Amino acid sequence: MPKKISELKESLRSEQSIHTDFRETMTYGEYLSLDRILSSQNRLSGHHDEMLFIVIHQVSELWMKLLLHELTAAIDEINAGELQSAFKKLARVSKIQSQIIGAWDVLATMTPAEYLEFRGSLGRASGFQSHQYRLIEFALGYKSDYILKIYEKDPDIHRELEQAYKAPGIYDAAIGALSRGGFAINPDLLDRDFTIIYDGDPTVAAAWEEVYRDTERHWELYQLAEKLVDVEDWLQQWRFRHMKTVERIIGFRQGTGGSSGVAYLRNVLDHRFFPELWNLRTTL
Ligand code: HEM
Ligand SMILES: N[C@@H](CC(=O)c1ccccc1NC=O)C(=O)O
Repeated sequence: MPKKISELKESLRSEQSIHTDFRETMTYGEYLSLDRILSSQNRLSGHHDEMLFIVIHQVSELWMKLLLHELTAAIDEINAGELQSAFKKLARVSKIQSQIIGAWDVLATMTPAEYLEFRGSLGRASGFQSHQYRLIEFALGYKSDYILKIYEKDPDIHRELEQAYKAPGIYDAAIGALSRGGFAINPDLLDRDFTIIYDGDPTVAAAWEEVYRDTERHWELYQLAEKLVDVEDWLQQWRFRHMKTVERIIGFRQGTGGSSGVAYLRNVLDHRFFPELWNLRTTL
């Protein structure tokens, strides 16, 4: 039976008062769930430096969580034509990227001997399995199909990754913005299979060149392009620092995830997210 308005109002009032009471007594630690965060550094080896190793990964994953929050919102805003709000979010993304990169300086204080003392405890676990890192790559348009297989046994993560795998990335959104801005963009690009890695199109190259030649006329698209270059530049710097730190700590050993190690990481550096924005540096 439907409730009377007076009953509904009463239950709402008591609910609100529960919330008000909670807010009055809530502590710093409760608000931030510090009990859970600060009891999650479970060293398997008990080695002193394993604490460093765990904390560096955890802070990196937390930054990645915020980065994804900002990046996915920026993609929605580009699609909605709200470029100024997207710029603010993308500027924050780059600041976050510089923080994640700063973590390498702390990790590099660990010597090869120290790492090798507890590396065995890590088993076959590897950063290769970081699903948030893959969500970032997907949002930036780098879709590698073998990634989804890793998560076949974890339906929630698999679903989230599959959605991001099929969705247009930030460069697709930018190509849409070029088209809405009056540039003659190949229509096949606007409604394509977004699981296929974008590898360049002459109509997009011509549009960006025009944007960079007459920046005053295309000021917003020019700013969008430079924000994208910032994000790619920082991501490549992260990849580079990762590769060099790995070489510094484990040399050319194979990775725990089964890859060749440094050679694999060096190879990934060759991939470009926004090819035309880099090519025009030469052709302009
Ligand atoms: C001592 C420190 C580290 C070493 C020796 C190391 C080593 C490696 C190696 C060898 C790989 C290749 C995959 C494999 O075979 O395992 C890899 C991949 C990866 N690592 Fe690390 N790593 C370290 C720290 C980190 C940190 C701090 C992060 C931050 C979250 C991280 C994130 C990743 C990611 C995302 C990949 C996948 C890269 C890709 O496929 O492009 N790693 N790591
Ligand atoms: N792939 C690394 C192991 C490793 O770095 C790792 C292991 C468990 C959890 C996160 C890790 N970090 C990045 O790959 C290695 O081969 O030593």
